Amino acid sequence: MAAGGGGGGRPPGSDPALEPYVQTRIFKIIVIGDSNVGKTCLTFRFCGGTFPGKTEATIGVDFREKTVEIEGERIKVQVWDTAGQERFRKSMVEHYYRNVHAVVFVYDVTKMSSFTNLKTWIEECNGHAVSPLVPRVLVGNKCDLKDLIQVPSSLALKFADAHNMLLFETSAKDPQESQNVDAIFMCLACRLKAQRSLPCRDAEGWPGQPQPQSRRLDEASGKGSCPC
Ligand SMILES: Nc1nc2c(ncn2[C@@H]2O[C@H](COP(=O)(O)OP(=O)(O)OP(=O)(O)O)[C@@H](O)[C@H]2O)c(=O)[nH]1
Ligand SMILES: [Mg+2]
Repeated sequence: MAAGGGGGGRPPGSDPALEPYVQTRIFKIIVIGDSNVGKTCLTFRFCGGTFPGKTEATIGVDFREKTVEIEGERIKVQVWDTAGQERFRKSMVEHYYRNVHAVVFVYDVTKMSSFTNLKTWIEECNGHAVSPLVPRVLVGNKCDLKDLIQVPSSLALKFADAHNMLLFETSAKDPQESQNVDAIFMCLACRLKAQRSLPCRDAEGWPGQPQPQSRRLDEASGKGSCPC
């Protein structure tokens, strides 16, 4: 499995003559959470490979995308970087959740209120009839600020377990963490690909697959690798 920034080769063994007829699947992944937790920086890191020098509060939504290759299939990951500030998001909320394939909830490990507010974000998501089969993950960002951490990993893991989500603790800023940032989206893309390959689907077009147990990705459990 390899990630690419929009280019990349074709699946081994595929016929170049047929290439124009092979449709690239698009997975819509929304990134949700309080303002200032680093949603824009995380999506920038995944799609662009860098940490933006300066960001401004997102207004409405910013779209970013990256084409990745999973088991020989090219998949377009369409990332919706949403606004955390109520005044910049209220007219857009319906659009965020429409036909969403996966949800990334982000909090700032140095700000407890961004963690306690997660329940409101989850309620909003549930209130928009997002199927429980749509994969959701939890991301604690700004782990580079080690001396300022307010949200212990144990607390976050408990919350993730209670909500049947995987937990990723990352830093959009630290280049050494970039693989872990990639793992958030690659993990979701792998799960979506696996779900959607199954022949048996439920009424919403999603297979009736149970969600895996929550798990924290760190050195011990294979940081940066896809756990699916
Ligand atoms: N130290 C550190 N700072 C970060 C990190 N990620 C983001 N920041 C900083 O946090 C601030 C907010 O980042 P954004 O990505 O704009 O936050 P946002 O969640 O998109 O905010 P809204 O668009 O208002 O919802 C900026 O000053 C970033 O430089 C990180 O991993 N570590
Ligand atoms: Mg933003």
